[in-house]
Amino acid sequence: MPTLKILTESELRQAVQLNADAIECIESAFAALASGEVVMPPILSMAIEEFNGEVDVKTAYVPGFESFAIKMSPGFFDNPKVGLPSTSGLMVLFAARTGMLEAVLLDNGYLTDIRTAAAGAVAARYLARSDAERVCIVGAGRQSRLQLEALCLVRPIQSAVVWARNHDRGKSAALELSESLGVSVTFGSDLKKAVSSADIVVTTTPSADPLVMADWLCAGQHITSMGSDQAHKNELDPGCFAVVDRYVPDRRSQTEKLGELHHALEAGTASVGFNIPRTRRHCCRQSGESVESDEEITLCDLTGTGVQDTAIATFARMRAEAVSAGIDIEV
Ligand SMILES: NC(=O)C1=CN([C@@H]2O[C@H](COP(=O)(O)OP(=O)(O)OC[C@H]3O[C@@H](n4cnc5c(N)ncnc54)[C@H](OP(=O)(O)O)[C@@H]3O)[C@@H](O)[C@H]2O)C=CC1
Ligand SMILES: O=C([O-])C1=[NH+]CCC1
Repeated sequence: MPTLKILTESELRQAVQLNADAIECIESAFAALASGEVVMPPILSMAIEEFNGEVDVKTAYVPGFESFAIKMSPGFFDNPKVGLPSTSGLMVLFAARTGMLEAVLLDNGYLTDIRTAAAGAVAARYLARSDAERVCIVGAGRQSRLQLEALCLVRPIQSAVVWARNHDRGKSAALELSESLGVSVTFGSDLKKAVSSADIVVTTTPSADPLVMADWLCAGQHITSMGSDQAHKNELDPGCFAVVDRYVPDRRSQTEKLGELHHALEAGTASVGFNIPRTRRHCCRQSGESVESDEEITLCDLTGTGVQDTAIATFARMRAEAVSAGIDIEV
């Protein structure tokens, strides 16, 4: 009889944390996707507008991996008003060779949170200046906290400003992060000032209206936009595309429809087939997506990929099995 492994959120939290190992796992997922060999269908997404909700189903098969994940990931952004987190869900692992069900990861969105923050760290590792130390975080929810924590793992972060439309929540996030990360984190009500003084800007909201304006951006900045992962979400003024020197999508076919690129295409600040020249200001290394000039403005558009979900789910299962976590049932 086939055996099914069941892992709970607390077991998965013990198995996987936001650290160098998780970042390496997600960096490998980016590399696998870039190899062109990953099978990753478009995201299946269902909007439940009445309740400010969406459900995203993501998956990918990675050659060489014994298993693939299918993730069911709700995002209901009014949930915090009733004391629930915005994102939740689970991941399921299947055998790549036979398609047989192997494991159910009842993570309540935890693994998505970690893999998304790790993706922000990978973006900064390759696209932010090596001496980047000042951060602006736009938003004060779950990802705002994790994105800053992730940046601290890859850059010598000294200070951060959290901007939030709700000042009390922004102040709480800043206080919490100051205490947990040991860097100076303050709340800033002036977003223009916070963006203009930062080396790295991360946008982490489901806003449908641009929050960051093109004329606030400065030479040498890196921007990661990770909140806008649906067609209606839009955190950056589409004019930003006219000033950035390097644009990196997590998957272009997704960002064209769901990310910031989508809005730039509609506004005409980017065109179909658009490619920011690698040498707009200075010559950048051909082999990788790393930044070589301290003057470049770089933009990473993260919409979240199924390959990241397969990577983090297989990693979590492997870590959990190493300590005999979870229960096995015959099915
Ligand atoms: N790219 C990817 O791979 C992933 C993307 N996401 C996306 O990231 C975003 C944030 O997720 P998460 O942190 O879990 O969500 P949370 O609900 O925990 O936090 C959202 C934050 O955004 C703020 N916000 C909401 N609407 C607006 C608005 N119109 N203008 C300004 N601020 C706003 C909220 O403020 P307030 O408290 O006032 O409501 C809150 O501070 C979502 O869009 C989600 O879909 C999430 C996971 C993966
Ligand atoms: O899978 C995902 O990336 C998300 N699901 C809900 C919000 C974001």
